[in-house]
Amino acid sequence: MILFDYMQKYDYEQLVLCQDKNSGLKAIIAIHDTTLGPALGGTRMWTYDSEEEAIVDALRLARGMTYKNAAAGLDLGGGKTVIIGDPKKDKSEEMFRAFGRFIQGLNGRYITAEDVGTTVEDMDLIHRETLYVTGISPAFGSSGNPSPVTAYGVYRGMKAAAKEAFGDDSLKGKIVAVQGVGNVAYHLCKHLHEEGAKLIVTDINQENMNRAIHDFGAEAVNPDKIYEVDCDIFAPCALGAIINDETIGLLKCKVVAGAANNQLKEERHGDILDQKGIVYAPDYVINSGGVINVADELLGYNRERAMKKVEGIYDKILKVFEIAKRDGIPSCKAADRMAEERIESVRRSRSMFLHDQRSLLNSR
Ligand SMILES: NC(=O)c1ccc[n+]([C@@H]2O[C@H](COP(=O)([O-])OP(=O)(O)OC[C@H]3O[C@@H](n4cnc5c(N)ncnc54)[C@H](O)[C@@H]3O)[C@@H](O)[C@H]2O)c1
Ligand SMILES: CC(C)C[C@H](N)C(=O)O
Repeated sequence: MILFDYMQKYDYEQLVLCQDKNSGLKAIIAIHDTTLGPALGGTRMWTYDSEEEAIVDALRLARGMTYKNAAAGLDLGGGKTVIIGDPKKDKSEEMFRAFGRFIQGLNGRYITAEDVGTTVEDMDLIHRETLYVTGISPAFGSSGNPSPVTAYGVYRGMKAAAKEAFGDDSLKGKIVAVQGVGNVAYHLCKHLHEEGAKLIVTDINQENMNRAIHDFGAEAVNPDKIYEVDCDIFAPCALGAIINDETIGLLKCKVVAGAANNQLKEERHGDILDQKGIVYAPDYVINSGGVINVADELLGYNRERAMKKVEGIYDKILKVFEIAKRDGIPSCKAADRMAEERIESVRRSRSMFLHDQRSLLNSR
């Protein structure tokens, strides 16, 4: 892989490799775009097959955060970290503290939070070394685990997508097929169950699946069968790239709306969903509740204010559909347009001269 070519292609600002022999830390911080503000994005801990795979993941996820934060209306750019390692075996206090010091060294250009494989406890360790971390414990007056809030945002966005597909946003009696019932989807299922939706779930983790069956009377299917079940709404809440050439022809749903990042394997799969008449709620818009919540910490966390913004995901999703209709494009492209237009307009408005510390006027 030719790194600078790839970075130029998608206009990345910075890629940082962090190594600490003492703790075994191997982290990659990718900063995509800071036009709107400091890059905020979570830290993923995962056992990658190769260093290249880890770097590509960090870069891809960082760019996704630029779009997510822009679409969410936050004054934040996009970045992400991946730590190479097994979250079940390789974590230690010294590893997260070393990582915290690397973040501090970036002097606020990057702010972290939770992602797959990291927890509130890990963020608290990072916090011992840097202020540039969010999603830390409520004991510090912070927002804690973002997953329940992400779930609420997905629920709101799913209702908006239902309105678009069925003319009514009620989920009562709707059959929702949920792929992966982990941290986010458990709470999503709770909202859906309370509204009277019928749940079909799958997970490779039997314990998580049993919890959904027991708590919400969900029906269970094998992981490879979830795409083809008869349902109104398919909610991908596990992995990325699950809308692909193999799965897209199997879908019987009218709506795809779920928490997973990077659901479309390639952009063209968004076009195909559109051609098939399936309403797609773009992943980074519908799952932005977590980042909206942690970002509120930067203002001095206020749960009520954060939840109000998360509720607004309903209108954001409707706005995406409106742009899609206005411009005759699929919803995934409409979401990109909405995010890109915001970044560009802020870039333009910031071109006005402001006297800062490095201004020539300082020598007067
Ligand atoms: N946690 C958040 O606040 C947040 C915010 C935005 C986006 N997301 C995204 O949402 C998704 C879920 O996040 P989470 O925090 O709930 O993660 P999680 O690890 O708690 O849950 C994922 C679940 O999916 C299951 N799973 C994995 N592979 C599967 C497969 N092949 N088939 C069926 N199930 C499978 C896992 O066993 C697990 O139960 C991820 O893609 C994440 O990036 C999460
Ligand atoms: C900042 C985090 C809460 C972000 C979350 N992991 C996401 O992908 O949106």
